[in-house]
Amino acid sequence: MPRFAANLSMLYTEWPLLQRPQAAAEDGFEGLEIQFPYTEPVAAWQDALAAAGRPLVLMNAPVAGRTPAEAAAAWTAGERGVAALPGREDEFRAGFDLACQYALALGVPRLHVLAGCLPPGAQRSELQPTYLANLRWAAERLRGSGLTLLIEPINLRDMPGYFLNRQDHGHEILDLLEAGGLQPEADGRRLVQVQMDLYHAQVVEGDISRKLERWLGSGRVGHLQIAAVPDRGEPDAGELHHPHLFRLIDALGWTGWVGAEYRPRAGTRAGLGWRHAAG
Ligand SMILES: O=C(O)[C@@H](O)C(=O)CO
Ligand SMILES: [Mg+2]
Repeated sequence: MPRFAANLSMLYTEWPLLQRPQAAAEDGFEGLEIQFPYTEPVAAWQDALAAAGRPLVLMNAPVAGRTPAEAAAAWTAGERGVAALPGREDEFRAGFDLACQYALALGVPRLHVLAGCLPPGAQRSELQPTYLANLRWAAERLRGSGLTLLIEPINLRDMPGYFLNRQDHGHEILDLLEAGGLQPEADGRRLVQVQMDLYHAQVVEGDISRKLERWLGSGRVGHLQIAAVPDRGEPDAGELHHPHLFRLIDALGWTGWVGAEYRPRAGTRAGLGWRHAAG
């Protein structure tokens, strides 16, 4: 069975944020992930993670803002990332450095950077140079740190206007970064990878088994995430048959994490039957 990481922004919302690591550990999750840790100081997270004894394997860089307070407020204010937004490069860099401080202090190896949404009337092709330049800057910033930067294709139903929607566009971005001179680490580890959220991938493109076969072997996927489609509830209903996908992920030799990033339909613990069935 894959190793599952509980997403602390969507699961365990019945608990205060800093108590969620312990709750997830009690339920047998081997790892944790979070979208935005910035409402709490680093030291409080260090204590909460140490008490739970589980690694935080993924977090997001701020979607906007330069300080923890601005980063904490940005999502609710409607921000969805600035990496592809011309004119916000300084803010991108400040937010990214803040994310690195958290990640390094908390031992988080993966940082997801959100691209942002197209301003009215803008075309993707107009934003792509900014996106590539910001990713290149951020990747070089990470060199030698052990951190990996992730980009995630996200569906347009949940995030209208979002810049990056398709898996092949994500991999094309990686091609362009490499063609532009971005080198891997000396040990061959890539500095930028794709976060493949099977929920978004099903909403946008479908054919998930073939997509997994195509992309997992590429060495360019840094993290997987799951949820039911279409309701983004527990992975035990809807269009995707997760027992099949878990077997396939194992058969393809995936040793990374699978993030449980869904909205529990009737309470986190009440909805963990899929997790117990998965072993
Ligand atoms: O799929 C998602 O929504 C997340 O992985 C994320 O980081 C942005 O909200
Ligand atoms: Mg996701």
